[in-house]
Formats: sequence, C-alpha cells, structure tokens
Amino acid sequence: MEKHRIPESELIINSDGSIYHLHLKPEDLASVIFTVGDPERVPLVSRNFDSIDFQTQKREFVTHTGMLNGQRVSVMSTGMGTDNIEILMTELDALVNVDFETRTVKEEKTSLQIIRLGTSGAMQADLPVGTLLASEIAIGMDSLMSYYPPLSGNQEIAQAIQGELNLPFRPYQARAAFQLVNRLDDRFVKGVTLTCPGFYAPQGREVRLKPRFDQFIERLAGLEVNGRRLTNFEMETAGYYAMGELLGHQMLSLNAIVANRPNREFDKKAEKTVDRMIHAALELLAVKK
Ligand SMILES: O=P(O)(O)O[C@H]1O[C@H](CO)[C@@H](O)[C@H]1O
Ligand SMILES: O=c1cc[nH]c(=O)[nH]1
Repeated sequence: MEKHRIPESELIINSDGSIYHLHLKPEDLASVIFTVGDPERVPLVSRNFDSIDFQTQKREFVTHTGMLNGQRVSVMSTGMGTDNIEILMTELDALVNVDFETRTVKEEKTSLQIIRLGTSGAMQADLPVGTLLASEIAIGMDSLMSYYPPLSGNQEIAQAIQGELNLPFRPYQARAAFQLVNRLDDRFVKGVTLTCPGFYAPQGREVRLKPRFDQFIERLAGLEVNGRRLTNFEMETAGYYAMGELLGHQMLSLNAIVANRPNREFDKKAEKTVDRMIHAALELLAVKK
C-alpha cells in the first residue's frame, strides 16, 4: 500500500527546511529536551551546558542545543498554555517521526524525553513556596483533548473534579513517564497537578472580576480520590502528558512552587528556587537512559 503523503498545508515546512513554528530542522534537536515557559529561562538552563552548538528563535519558541556530560541536550521555551504545547508536541514529533523529503511517517518511531521546568502555585497549605514538585498525574481543565482520540488511562480524578464543580465538560487526566519519575530523588515531592486554561479565575484568583466558582481552591484542595489529593496549579502539564501519551514520548513536568495560594504567599526567592530546580533536573535527567 502506498504511504500517506502529508500535504504542504497540513505539515508546513519553511523554505530553509525547518518546521513552521519551531523553526527547527531535524538535526537541530536532541532527543532529551528541557522545556520552559519563559524565553528568558532558556539561557539560565543552557549556561549549564558544556557547549552550545545551535541557537534559534521564532515567536516565543527559543531553542538552544548543546552537549552536557557527553550527551546532546536541547532546551526550548514554549510560552504559556496548552495551545502552545499542542504546537510544540506536534512539531517536535514531526521532526523525529516524519520524513521531510517524502512527507510520510517513518516506519521506526523515535521516542523523545521531554522534561518541563516550570513555575507553579501550590493549592495545599503544607506545600510551602520553595518546594520542588514533580507532577505524577495531571488534570487538564482546558478543551484541547476534545479534538484528539480519547486517552486510555484512569480518569477518576478528572471525573471527581467534574462532579465537585458541576462542570459542563469532562476534564482529562494523564500521567508522567514512570521511567523519568523513578530517576528523581527526595529533592522533589510528587503531586497531582491541575492544568488550567488561564492564570486568574481558572486558578481561583480574583483581581477585578469575580471567579464563577465559590471556594474554588478549598473545594479542589479538599478532594481525595484513592488516597491522592490535588497539589498545584499551572498551565501546561496535562497537555504535555496527554500529547506525549498519544504520540509515544516520555514526559515529565517539574514545578518550582513560587506561590502558596492558601497561605497567600509568593516566593521572595523565586529565581533561586527555579535555579535549584534547573540544577537538580540537569543532574538527574540530562542523560538519556
Ligand atoms: O513558568 P512557566 O513554565 O511559564 O509555567 C507557569 O507560569 C506561567 C504563568 O505565570 C504558566 O506558563 C504556568 O504554567
Ligand atoms: O500560581 C501560579 C504560579 C505560577 N504559575 C501558575 O500557573 N500559577
């Protein structure tokens, strides 16, 4: 049977052979990739590399690729939100699993290791600012997964959240790669992360507009499903985990807890906390096993 050729309008390759948004060619990317939301965090990661051999920027996607401990590694910024993560994951996957010459999917698939180094707000009082947290499970409160095939894993926490808030839609639930979680040490606590489609009302914040849900944080923080509680808010992790599951990549999201919502506190040393997370992550995960 002839292989499906992906049309020019569906997978856009720039005239220099790079992929549309990320502006990368297959050879520009390592198979171990650290991702950050803020483009200014990219050099804070890559300054720890032994060498950098490639740098580019397109929109909010800044990429540095180099060597660390004899291993090729990349760091990329993504901007904020799961809509950006859908673009990132689809284009990273195409860079390794689509032949750009023939525009066909390769027989043999490559699985990337993608590790988010992000900031986050704790929803539990006993997770102080300065905590480093690995998201074992993430729940997506956005609609991204309504457009993709259903996820195969357990959806019990997502279901419980829908029930608690009486949501007109079903959130989605996905997991980190256990191979990556198992490489962490006790610098990281493990948690269940709520990925929200915004920073303010979707995370229960009120500035001028009143959020629609009363007692949002208290109700979510008080939920318990099979001995697990929700731990933190951010804006990308569930999108990563869901796209990673569907595309066959190993995903892990690490969070520097810079806000504690019940205690109404923001980390005065947030930059130091982020740097501690970067160092621990590079030490534990910058080697492909
Ligand atoms: O610090 P980053 O990686 O951007 O992550 C968190 O910070 C942003 C909001 O301030 C959102 O992207 C959220 O997920
Ligand atoms: O509270 C916070 C802090 C960082 N990022 C978020 O999305 N929420």
